[in-house]
Amino acid sequence: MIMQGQSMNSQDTYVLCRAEQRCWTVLACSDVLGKLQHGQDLFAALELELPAGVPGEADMYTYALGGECFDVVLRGQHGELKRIRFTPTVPKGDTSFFAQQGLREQPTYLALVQEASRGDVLSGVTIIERTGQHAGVVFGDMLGRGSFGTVYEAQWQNRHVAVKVIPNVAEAAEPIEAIIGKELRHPHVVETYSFERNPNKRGEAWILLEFCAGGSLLQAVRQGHFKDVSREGGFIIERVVVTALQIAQGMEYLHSRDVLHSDLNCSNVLLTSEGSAKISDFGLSRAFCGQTQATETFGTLSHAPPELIGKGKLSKGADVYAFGVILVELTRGERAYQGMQQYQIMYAKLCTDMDSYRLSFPDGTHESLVSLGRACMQQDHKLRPSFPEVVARLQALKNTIASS
Ligand SMILES: Nc1ncnc2c1ncn2[C@@H]1O[C@H](COP(=O)(O)OP(=O)(O)OP(=O)(O)O)[C@@H](O)[C@H]1O
Repeated sequence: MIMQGQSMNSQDTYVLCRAEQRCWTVLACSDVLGKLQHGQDLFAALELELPAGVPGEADMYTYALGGECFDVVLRGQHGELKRIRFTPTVPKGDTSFFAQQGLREQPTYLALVQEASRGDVLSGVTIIERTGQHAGVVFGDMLGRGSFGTVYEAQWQNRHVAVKVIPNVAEAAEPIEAIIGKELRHPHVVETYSFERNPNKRGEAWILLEFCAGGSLLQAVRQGHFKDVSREGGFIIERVVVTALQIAQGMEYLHSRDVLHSDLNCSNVLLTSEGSAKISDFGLSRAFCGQTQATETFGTLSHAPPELIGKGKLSKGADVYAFGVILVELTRGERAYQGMQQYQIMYAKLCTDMDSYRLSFPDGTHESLVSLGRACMQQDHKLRPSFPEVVARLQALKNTIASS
């Protein structure tokens, strides 16, 4: 157990660290590389900053091995013990990595680690926060990885938040900050609380978001949330219309604030614990393309309209098209163009005379929903409805269903 006043060199030093979704137990610490035993599955370099008065030397090193390097804060029964720069990706048995990383000296302390079960508490040292001191963010479990980074559950200012950790934000920072600066708030849009740069890791940025406990709409679709199990190929129209209306209302708001989503699809719609839909990741893919103009290089192919694929043209109509694809996915209970190759999807979108390739609704779908979906997915973007029109049509359909 690490306690204040105890040397870090002892062989019975135990610390539980949590890195992403894994737990790591430090089995032993050693002050020289030669003492390492390489029988363990994993080991990591630790650099320890010893508390004042503790015998031994401690220097502060800054290095990243394998790209992933972060600080952890150890807390014992008597409060914070120390901060550790933790590097979980040292190659097994390879002691040349320090030189390869351009380090002038070897770290003072090394530790053997092996995976432990989540929640293990060893010798009264519970712990761990991942780089958690900056901006008062206390990191929890990893929720998943997306195209732009890794998302963690976290606590921030007494709020339950999600933190999107972007390893290399580069030029995307400016457009992201511009969107955040608009202070967008709507019941069907995920609120962005803050944008922070990690002072301990160059280029890394964190986007602090409202936490949505219900997972993504894609997960709900795959889990059959909209399916009517009593009918082959059937779906629950009330659920589809309610969710579609919420998405359309969120999009109406974003467009009214001149924010294009550019990558609207079911994985970018999140659900609250009550199942209410919230739009997420708006403007992000565009920010990462470093574009103020339209470009064909972002978005999700299945949800991209023909003019974006063909001419790289982006507009509010492109988001409306993506919404039409979502309507198909909600009613069919699966991803659009499931099982098709990218070139087949492009062909289906660009060939106006190939009706058999078109996305279609299940037989028996309410005519108003079919006509709305088709209108949204018109080839000519100028003929597509705007989101205020989509909202009005869905509201009317909702009322019709409720009264029938
Ligand atoms: N605000 C949030 N609240 C709760 N979970 C979230 C939040 N934002 C993202 N997640 C979850 O974190 C994971 C990664 O999300 P992320 O947005 O980075 O990628 P994605 O949308 O799944 O994929 P892509 O970035 O390719 O569109 C997903 O499982 C997502 O549901």
